[in-house]
Amino acid sequence: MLEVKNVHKTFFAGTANEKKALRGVTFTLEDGDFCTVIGSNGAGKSTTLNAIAGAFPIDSGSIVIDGTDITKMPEYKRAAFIGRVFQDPMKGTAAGMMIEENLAIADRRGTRPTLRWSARPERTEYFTKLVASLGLGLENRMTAHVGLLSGGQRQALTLLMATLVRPKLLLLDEHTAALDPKTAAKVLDITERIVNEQKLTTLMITHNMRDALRYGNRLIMMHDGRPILDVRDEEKAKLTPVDLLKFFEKAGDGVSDKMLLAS
Ligand SMILES: Nc1ncnc2c1ncn2[C@@H]1O[C@H](COP(=O)(O)OP(=O)(O)OP(=O)(O)O)[C@@H](O)[C@H]1O
Repeated sequence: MLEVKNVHKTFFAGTANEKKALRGVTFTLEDGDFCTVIGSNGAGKSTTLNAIAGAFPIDSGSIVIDGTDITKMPEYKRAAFIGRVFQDPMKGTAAGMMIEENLAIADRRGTRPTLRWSARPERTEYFTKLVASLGLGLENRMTAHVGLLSGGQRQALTLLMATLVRPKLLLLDEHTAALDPKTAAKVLDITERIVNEQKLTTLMITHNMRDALRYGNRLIMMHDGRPILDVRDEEKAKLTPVDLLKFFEKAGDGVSDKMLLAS
């Protein structure tokens, strides 16, 4: 489904600030794989997701989705079939617009852009049902401006928007990191439900080792610009936080307090 082959990316090449962020990233996701991505600061996790989303041209390597080589495809075209949720709850939604307006815009993903949003009654009804399924009581606030919602509510809504038109690939870049632990757990459970229901192929970056082990059927650990561990199914299910710590130690990586506390 997703084939990332030998991707290299150096920022500020040839200058004093040169940074080799990706040094030959290779991995494959099967249809419906839910893969958590873990690694220390600067390991290249976000850069990998950004490369897949087309945020910048890569130096070499290739990215193929569903048999189509998208390596040179511009970001806006990839956005038609890649859903993304970022760490910052302010990023995925339009604060000055209503919940139902935000959903109506997301409903148009992949179609010709237009300034009008249609309030087709059957869609509005469907959006209300979807929002109710979040279990956050937002179904009674469909005409409220999104800027009034809490961070957790906004992330849950962003998830709905990213998956309203089923994406071929869902990219989650630490989308619960800015939330308090209880809200983060709730948004992760919502994430798992949406991913399982729609059988979405998903890459989810997390700094939380327990979450990396708990969610999904795949786990990739990155170090110094490339994957150093890639496990699936039973092999993943057998892993413990202690095993992950050993891999970090073997790689010579420091483990942040945040990771240790979460293990
Ligand atoms: N746009 C950019 N311009 C310059 N350097 C960048 C850019 N994006 C990332 N880098 C650098 O590339 C390296 C990898 O960064 P990346 O954000 O992918 O790491 P990460 O594994 O996601 O880390 P973290 O857990 O801290 O978010 C870092 O040294 C970072 O400073």
